[in-house]
This record gives sequence, structure tokens and C-alpha cells, in this order.
Amino acid sequence: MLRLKNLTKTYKTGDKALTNIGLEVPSGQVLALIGPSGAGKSTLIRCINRLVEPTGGEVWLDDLELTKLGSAGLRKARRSMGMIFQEYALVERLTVMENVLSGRLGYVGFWRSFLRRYPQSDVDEAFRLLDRVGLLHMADKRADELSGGQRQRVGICRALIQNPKLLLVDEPTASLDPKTSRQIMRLITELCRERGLAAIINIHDVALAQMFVPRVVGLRSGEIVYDGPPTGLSPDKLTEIYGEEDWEATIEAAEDDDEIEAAE
Ligand SMILES: Nc1ncnc2c1ncn2[C@@H]1O[C@H](COP(=O)(O)OP(=O)(O)OP(=O)(O)O)[C@@H](O)[C@H]1O
Repeated sequence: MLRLKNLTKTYKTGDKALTNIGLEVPSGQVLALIGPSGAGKSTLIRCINRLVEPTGGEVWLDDLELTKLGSAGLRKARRSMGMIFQEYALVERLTVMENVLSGRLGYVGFWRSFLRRYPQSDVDEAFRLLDRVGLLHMADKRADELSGGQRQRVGICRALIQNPKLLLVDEPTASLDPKTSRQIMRLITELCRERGLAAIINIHDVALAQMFVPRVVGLRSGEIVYDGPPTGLSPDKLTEIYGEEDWEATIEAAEDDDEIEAAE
């Protein structure tokens, strides 16, 4: 469904962030993108919806070449790509409900959204989503009254109300404690399964990625150096991606967590 061909990004500063990336993500597949700081993970995710403009290559979503679209076409295409951010990117002074509904901005037009007149069907869907993520009772709270985990749940609802085919998820757990991180990863992967959504999740925590996704792509210096199941991430492979480190502990952590998961 998503195809990247020779995707390349060189920033104006001369930093080469991505070099000839080729990647295919079938519909409904959730994959984790791992790699050290500066490997190009955020750039890759942002080149897909062109928040960052690629300098070479092609991005295809089904039969649409995103890299060829003008601004109107891009605006429309972005509806089918929901984004979830590390820092949640909520509007602090707006309520949870208003933040969720802002995910419909690409559909309802400026004046309607400015006047906050969303169709009833959008409001109903927002209530359904908030219920699904356990935040129904918080619909009228202001975003700045929420915890990090609750904020990320709102961010998830806002992305899903767009009715996307693809979720682009940038470090969803980087600001969260370990338990909340697991809950958020579980929620994202469950929702993708329920809705048949594909997702690319950029994540620092290798053990967390290994617990929740069937496919891991490892980036190093703007190139893909691993693409396979989490079980294939041997200490050697992790060293190739991240450099020298004691990886046995990380792998054991993922295995321990599997046992805890199974017991839960
Ligand atoms: N706006 C920018 N201008 C210039 N160079 C940039 C910009 N954004 C990123 N880079 C460079 O591009 C490379 C890839 O950065 P990117 O943020 O995509 O990596 P990352 O893997 O997401 O890192 P992190 O895990 O730390 O977020 C780095 O060398 C970075 O310095």
C-alpha cells in the first residue's frame, strides 16, 4: 500500500538524512522503525506526508504518487495519513473533545472548524473513540489538565478520527514512564488491528518494539540495515544498527516482558 522508492533527503545544511530508501508496507501492517539518534527516523516519517520535502525519490500511497502532488492534492492525500507525535501536539487551552475533533480539519473546511461547528456524525465518532481509549469521562477537560498518557490517548483519537489508511507515529512513548509506554504501544497496535490500519512507529525502545510489532526496520546513517521480524534482532544485528553495546540485557528484557505479558 505504501511504497518508497529511492527516497533521499539532504537538508539545506548539507546533512544527508536519507539515502535511497526503498520500503514497502502492505495495508494493515504495523512496523517499528528503530535506529540511533540522527539515523533519519523522523525524517523518513515526515518525508512520507511531506512535512519534510524529500530531495529525491518517490513516495506512493496505493496508486497515488505523493511526491508529485501540488498543495491541494497533498492536503487531500494527508487525510489518509494520521500522525501521532512524541509531544502530543495538543492545543492546551482546548478541551479533549475539541482536540479530537480538530483531526477533522482536513474535511470540514476553515469556517466550520473556526466556528467549531462539526457535523454530529463527527461528534458521535469522537465520543466513540474517547470511549475506546478510556477517556469518555474526560471529554470536557482542558488538554492541559491531562497526564502524559492521557494526552497521548487524545493524540491517538485525533489521528484516528481522520479515518486514515496509514498512521505515522513519531516516538509515541518517549515522554512516558515504562508502564504507560507499554499501555500506549498496546493501544496503538490493537487499534491498528481492529481498523486494518498500517502504521510506521518510530521508536527508541528496542525491547518495546520487539514486544508489539511483527516487523522491525533498522536505520543507520540514513540507510536501512535491517528489515525483518523482531526475533531476528540478534546482538550482532543490534550492534550493526546502534554500534557496540551489551545487547543481551535488552533482548532478555524483551523476553521477560513477554512472560509478564503472558501472565497478565
Ligand atoms: N531541520 C533540519 N535541518 C538540518 N538537518 C537536519 C534537520 N532535521 C534533521 N537533520 C539532520 O538529519 C539527520 C537525521 O535526523 P533525524 O531527526 O531524522 O534522525 P532521528 O533518527 O529521528 O533522530 P532522533 O532519534 O534523535 O530523533 C541528522 O543528521 C540531523 O542532524
